[in-house]
Amino acid sequence: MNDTNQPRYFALLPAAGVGARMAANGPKQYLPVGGKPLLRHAVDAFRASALVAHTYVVVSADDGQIDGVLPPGLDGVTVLRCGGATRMDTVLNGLRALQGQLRDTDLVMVHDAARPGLTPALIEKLVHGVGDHPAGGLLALPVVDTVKRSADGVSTVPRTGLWLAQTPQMFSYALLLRALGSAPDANAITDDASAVEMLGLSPRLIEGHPRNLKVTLPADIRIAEMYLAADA
Ligand SMILES: Nc1ccn([C@@H]2O[C@H](COP(=O)(O)OP(=O)(O)OP(=O)(O)O)[C@@H](O)[C@H]2O)c(=O)n1
Ligand SMILES: C[C@](O)(CO)[C@H](O)COP(=O)(O)O
Repeated sequence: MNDTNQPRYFALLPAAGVGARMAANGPKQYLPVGGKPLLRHAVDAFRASALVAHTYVVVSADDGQIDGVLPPGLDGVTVLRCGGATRMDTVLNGLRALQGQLRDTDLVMVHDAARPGLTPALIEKLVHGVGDHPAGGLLALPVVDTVKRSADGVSTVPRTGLWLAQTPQMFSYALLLRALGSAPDANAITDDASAVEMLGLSPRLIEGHPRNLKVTLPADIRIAEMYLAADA
């Protein structure tokens, strides 16, 4: 088997959000968390993984802070300035920018810039757990609480079979490009796997870890810092 038959793994980090729910004075990916900008933690996890060939970070065209966080020329990292209006648009724009550079069979791990607790061990767990499953897969956590639905009154939703999606979410380049490119509504698609599911495919769920939480609300910063401090 020659080199072209070996799977190649790439990371793609959407980092063009505004952090509305964080309500900070600027995009949350630049907030200091555990001693460095939020975005830098996930980038460093991919840089530290021997499996990952290269990491792409997608920011807004008018982002004025990224050079201070990921200096041009940083080993193993390329910044793409083509973020979109939604997370899905940002990922799709990034994938399209890589046309001609990535092969159809390359495996792309899409990871939120806002999840600082990722580790090389979790990356490895995802890669080995998904293996060569054609529909790819993602880290996720089984739901452990009782789930309520509030619509017309309150009811309890059986939690059997329910999982909370995390990232990274890993698919072949060709599949992810096709799935996101044909997805009907960018606002309705909150993760990459749902676009793949709309093609009738079932991505594999690999159990992640609570430390891989998404920093969404102000209180999440303290929780993320607790996990990061435990590593130090
Ligand atoms: N137009 C967008 C929206 C989101 N993201 C990225 O998608 C990830 C997960 O999204 P989320 O937590 O929703 O981030 P924000 O969109 O920034 O937050 P909010 O929804 O509270 O505005 C983040 O890394 C965020 O930067 C992106 O690249 N482009
Ligand atoms: C991709 C994601 O982090 C998986 O949980 C999530 O779907 C992002 O969605 P959000 O609605 O922007 O938090």
